[in-house]
Amino acid sequence: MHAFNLQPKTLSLAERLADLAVDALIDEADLSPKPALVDRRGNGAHTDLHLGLMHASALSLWPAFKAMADAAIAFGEIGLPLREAVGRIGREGEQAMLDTTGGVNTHRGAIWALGLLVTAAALDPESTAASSVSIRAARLALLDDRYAPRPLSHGAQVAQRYGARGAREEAQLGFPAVLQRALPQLKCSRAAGHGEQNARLDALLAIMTNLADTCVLYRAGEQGLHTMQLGAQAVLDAGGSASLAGRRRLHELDQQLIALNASPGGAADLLAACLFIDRIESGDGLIQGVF
Ligand SMILES: CC(C)(COP(=O)(O)OP(=O)(O)OC[C@H]1O[C@@H](n2cnc3c(N)ncnc32)[C@H](O[C@H]2O[C@H](COP(=O)(O)OP(=O)(O)OP(=O)(O)O)[C@@H](O)[C@H]2O)[C@@H]1O)[C@@H](O)C(=O)NCCC(=O)NCCS
Ligand SMILES: Nc1ncnc2[nH]cnc12
Repeated sequence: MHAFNLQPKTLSLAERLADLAVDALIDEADLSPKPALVDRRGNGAHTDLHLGLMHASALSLWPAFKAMADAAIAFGEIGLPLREAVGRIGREGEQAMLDTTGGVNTHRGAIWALGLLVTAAALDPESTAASSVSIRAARLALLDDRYAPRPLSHGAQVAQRYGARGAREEAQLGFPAVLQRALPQLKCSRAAGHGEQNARLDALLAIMTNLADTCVLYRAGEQGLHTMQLGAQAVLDAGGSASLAGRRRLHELDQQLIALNASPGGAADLLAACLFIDRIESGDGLIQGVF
């Protein structure tokens, strides 16, 4: 008799996608040093978040991601029935997150972005190019979920105040921050031999150079957003996070954003989306599903 079953377990496509989505969230949380975000060093600009909570939140979302992938397989096509099923599962996922964190919003934007991408990947697991998956996700995001509540969220408030394009529009446009900025930067920094952690930090910075992060806007207004965008560009211009000059700029940016209480939570979610797409695009076991 064995204490553990050491036979390789064959995972379903939906289980594999849920694993990859949760892995992406945990990799994002662990990546350090991220400016003003929760990481292995500390809580950044947050008083109500810490790394253990981010991990627990990520793990609580596994059933929702699996259910979204299962829904995609069951419906088999992009349309209102799938959009509304995924919306319902997303809201249940948000509730599971809030139950786990004691009411703290850790991953609302990530549920949205990764949920759409998991669904899009499950719809056609043989078509995993970043552009194909993001277009399918965008087509889903463009459909109007009749059952979605329309609360005056932080994102909705800053959209009114500053005319900012938030998480919904980012998805409806096919995740330009990921496809046009993060993925190219990730590949470029890897190709330059900067190391995986620095390449991921550079990808996050590339997102921050341009994103209208509604989390930053809500907490620190336009001054916070400009500080984030210009500071991230300065790190990349100085040679990125693998260089000494870039690291100094990154440290300055961290201090400036914390002083402004500006947390780039939306950029962090999009880095997780980038890591997820990077994995499925590289064919990381999506079809065979064995680990
Ligand atoms: C369509 C929704 C995304 C709702 O969007 P909306 O803008 O109305 O709602 P928000 O509640 O503001 O959530 C959007 C979150 O998305 C992240 N984000 C911000 N800017 C961008 C951007 N430009 N592009 C992409 N993503 C972006 C961000 O998430 C992170 O920040 C969270 C913390 O933010 P906040 O709540 O403001 O918290 P704090 O400032 O810390 O609050 P206090 O401490 O001050 O109180 C953190 O969780 C990160 O995840 C935005 O918060 C979508 O959510 C929706 O409609 N959901 C319904 C269910 C559904 O249909 N799901 C579909 C399933 S796929
Ligand atoms: N690492 C992080 N820190 C703070 N907010 C976040 N939202 C998503 N990831 C985050």
